[in-house]
Amino acid sequence: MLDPLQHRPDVQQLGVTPFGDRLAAAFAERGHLCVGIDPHPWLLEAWELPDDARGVRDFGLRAVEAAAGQACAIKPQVAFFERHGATGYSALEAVLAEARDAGLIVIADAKRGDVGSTVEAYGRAWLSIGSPLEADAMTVSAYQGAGSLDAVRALATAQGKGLFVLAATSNPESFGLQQAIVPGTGETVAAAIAHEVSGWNHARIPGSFGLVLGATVELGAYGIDPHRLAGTPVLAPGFGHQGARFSDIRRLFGPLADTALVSVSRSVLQVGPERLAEAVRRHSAEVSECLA
Ligand SMILES: O=C(O)c1cc(=O)[nH]c(=O)n1[C@@H]1O[C@H](COP(=O)(O)O)[C@@H](O)[C@H]1O
Repeated sequence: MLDPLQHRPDVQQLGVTPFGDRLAAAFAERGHLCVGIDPHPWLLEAWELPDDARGVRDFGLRAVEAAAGQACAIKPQVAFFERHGATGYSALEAVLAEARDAGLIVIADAKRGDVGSTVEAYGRAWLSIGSPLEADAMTVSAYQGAGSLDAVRALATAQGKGLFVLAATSNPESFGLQQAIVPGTGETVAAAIAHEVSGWNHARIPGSFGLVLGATVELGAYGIDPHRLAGTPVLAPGFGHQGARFSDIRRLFGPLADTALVSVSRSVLQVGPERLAEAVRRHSAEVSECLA
């Protein structure tokens, strides 16, 4: 297959540090916890914040403050900001900038997917250096075919950014679709995506192209062998509120646990702003113990 990078003169090589290298350094410095920033209306109320753009901004900034220096990454769920229109986006810009200044790995949970040229435009929004919404990585969907991500992959490489591609997601409604067999391959949809994305890393450990693998699922049910994917970054939601436990990380992910971002949103955010920093510290220590 053509390497999309070599055929895109408009995608400049900027001499940036690859996302995978920055992720490895962050794992070594601060462990594997990823704090999701999901300002649900009920959480805003519990935090005594208004359900408007100012509320989600303050919520996000306080979450960043609590995560700084203690968590590996933060993952704002952009839907909760988008709800508030242009002012919500402005709030998200402030949260992203603050988190990047704090040295956190920032993952925009935007779950974008479309025809290739459109996904590339999403990439320009979230992954371009200097963009108002600049993050270190974003979540994307390969539902329109893994090839639809070629251009955004080239863009991410050039900008030193990463992608997390949905493979085996944590929500039960997805199981049938993601366990369906791709004709002519014998592989499940999830396994086919996982193997394709893992190959994009050309054996770099960790690479810059990761997978979303829910902690609520058994990878064996998808025909996914974690040993075959070792070194691929994993975004693993489903802990806490959705029922998965940190003590199961190794059992669930085997060698992939070493490159996993263990993501929690509601279960840590619900302690409230005053106790959040302490809760992040505790969660982070617990994750490290489970990975030791
Ligand atoms: O990409 C994600 O982060 C994601 C993928 C998935 O399979 N399941 C999943 O829950 N998520 C996101 O992870 C977060 C989970 O939140 P909690 O269940 O509160 O920890 C939400 O922002 C979801 O949108």
